[in-house]
Amino acid sequence: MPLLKVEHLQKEYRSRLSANKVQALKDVNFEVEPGEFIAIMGESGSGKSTLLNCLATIDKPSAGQIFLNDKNLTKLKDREVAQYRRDHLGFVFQDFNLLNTLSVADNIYLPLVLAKDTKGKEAKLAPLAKALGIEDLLDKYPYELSGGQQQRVAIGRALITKPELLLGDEPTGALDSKNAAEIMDLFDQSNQAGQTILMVTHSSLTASHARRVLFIKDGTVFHQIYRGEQNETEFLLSINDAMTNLLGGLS
Ligand SMILES: Nc1ncnc2c1ncn2[C@@H]1O[C@H](COP(=O)(O)OP(=O)(O)OP(=O)(O)O)[C@@H](O)[C@H]1O
Repeated sequence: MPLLKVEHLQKEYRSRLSANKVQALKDVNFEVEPGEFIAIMGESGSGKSTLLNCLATIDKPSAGQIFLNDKNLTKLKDREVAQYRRDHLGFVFQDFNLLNTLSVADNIYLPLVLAKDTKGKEAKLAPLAKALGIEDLLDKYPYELSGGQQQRVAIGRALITKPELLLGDEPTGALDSKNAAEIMDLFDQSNQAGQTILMVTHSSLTASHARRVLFIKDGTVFHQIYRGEQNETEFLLSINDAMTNLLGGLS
């Protein structure tokens, strides 16, 4: 059974000041199996963030359905949405979104605090901090850390609740190539440990870590490629070829 099922998803934005409508998502359909690692690519304005925000229950689709483990996210009541998001989804954003007034450990504990589930939090943090290589940073504050370190903390915060789905919006977008590579290694490790991941990225190098790439154009998924037996370098070339042929060049 798929973990995530997106059916005929549409999102229309209406401008308040004019009669203009933007059909950001037209008819998006795809499924994600448990344990998959998927990258979503497409030109600027193609609808990637809109899709991610709908999956994240931050934005409400205009039509269509999203099922996570057979729960229809588009039918959640307003008061259920925040709790559902907290309990089932993890997020990693381009700009880390850490709270500078909280220590690294407290930033990571935040989803547990919000869920009133702090019992045994130290035992949850310890293996995660070790895997992320941030054991020595737990008492520091985000503003004392480098970008790559901050993103590690953000990944810790996203994973502490063991979410069914990890959503990334340009998770390497603010990082130099060395830090980006290290962050993608962590995504790889986490995926190998069973975590399902869906991330939006402009970078074909970042996308080459995924097992499948969905290409979106004009608000619809119009092509996908699987990594199969290719190594990362071979898959990178396949992604670049697909972008050149399908999107009219690299974005
Ligand atoms: N809140 C909004 N109100 C009106 N139009 C919007 C809104 N958000 C997005 N759009 C429009 O919807 C379309 C898709 O935008 P979206 O941000 O999803 O694209 P994207 O692929 O993520 O782009 P980028 O790579 O530049 O982030 C664009 O035409 C955009 O202008």
